[in-house]
Amino acid sequence: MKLKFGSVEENVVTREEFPLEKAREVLKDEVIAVLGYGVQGPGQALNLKDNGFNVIVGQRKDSKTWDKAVADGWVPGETLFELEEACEKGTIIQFLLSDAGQIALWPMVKKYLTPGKALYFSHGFGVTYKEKTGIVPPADVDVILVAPKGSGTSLRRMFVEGRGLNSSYAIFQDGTGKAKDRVVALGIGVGSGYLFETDFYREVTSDLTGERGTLMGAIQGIFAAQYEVLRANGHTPSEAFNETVEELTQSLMPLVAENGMDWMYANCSTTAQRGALDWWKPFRDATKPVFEQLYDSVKTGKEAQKSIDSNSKSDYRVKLEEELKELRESEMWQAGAVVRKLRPENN
Ligand SMILES: NC(=O)C1=CN([C@@H]2O[C@H](COP(=O)(O)OP(=O)(O)OC[C@H]3O[C@@H](n4cnc5c(N)ncnc54)[C@H](O)[C@@H]3O)[C@@H](O)[C@H]2O)C=CC1
Ligand SMILES: CC(=O)[C@](C)(O)C(=O)O
Ligand SMILES: [Mg+2]
Ligand SMILES: [Mg+2]
Repeated sequence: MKLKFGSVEENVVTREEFPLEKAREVLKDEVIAVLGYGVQGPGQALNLKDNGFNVIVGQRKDSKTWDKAVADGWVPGETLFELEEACEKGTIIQFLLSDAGQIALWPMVKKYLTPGKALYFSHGFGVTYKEKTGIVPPADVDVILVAPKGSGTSLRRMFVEGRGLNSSYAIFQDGTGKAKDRVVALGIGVGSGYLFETDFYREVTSDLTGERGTLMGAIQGIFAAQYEVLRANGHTPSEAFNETVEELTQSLMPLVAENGMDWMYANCSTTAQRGALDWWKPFRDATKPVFEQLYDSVKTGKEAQKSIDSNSKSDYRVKLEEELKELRESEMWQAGAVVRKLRPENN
């Protein structure tokens, strides 16, 4: 259906319009091969299975995630295979390796993309940056995208709770004439609450911006800046953490999620509202140049190149873990660990 977002009309598909029964009908003869069992792999594969689709998992043997797949109920030789065998068996190949891993495995995957199959991504990365990735699919397959707008962990949790994460969907290439039905059926099948239409380029550029920006990068930056100022002015770690992070995640963000920013403001004191209404614009103005720099770095392909370069190294996991450890061991997040333990529900 067409829906107005502010003054702009967009295409959206809901579960009411495209019910699960219809999705099952569309995909009844397909074997969905989910390649990779990292973060998106488990979420999407388990949701598809629980929704009654014919799904198999392809994963490197002798890896921790192979063992995780077995623990999740996938059976070696029946529903769990080496990557190549899964590619052979699948009629729809869900390419859910890391974006760098997709480059390494592409020559193998390509061999099994025989006419009529579908190649499915959860990110516009590989196809959009084809000069860097070498991912150029053959013309007689469907090339489609369902990108859950959140962690695979949340996709699974929300499905189990009977909720649904929103996803974007796109068709890069309709090789069979069935791409639209296939992509929407898969979107509903993996547990999306609703699907909004995009294209591969807009998906990857908005996604890379969002995760580097307010969703992950900017938020940590702004937390750190406020925490440091509070600490430098004599506030204790617990006070600084509570006024920077804990109150936001526990009390205020749920109100924003429920009914928007003005609703959260309206549920705070008039003193807080006065200050927040005065200060949000200076914060916008101070950070906007950084967001412009970020978008430019995404648009010119610099961000993609950086992530390919670092994530293609054999020790990338070790290096990432070192950087995560540094965050974890910073005073702010050490204070956070103590504060989280104090929550009555964690006792
Ligand atoms: N992490 C998330 O929640 C989200 C991820 N996406 C997209 O979904 C796709 C999958 O991402 P994640 O689940 O985060 O991936 P991941 O980083 O967890 O890796 C997935 C799997 O790829 C395998 N792998 C990596 N390199 C390999 C190689 N060279 N050879 C064989 N296997 C290899 C790993 O063993 C792992 O099982 C990506 O395109 C990502 O951008 C989209 C939305 C959210
Ligand atoms: C979870 C998600 O949607 C991200 C942040 O874009 C990602 O993991 O790449
Ligand atoms: Mg994303
Ligand atoms: Mg992303």
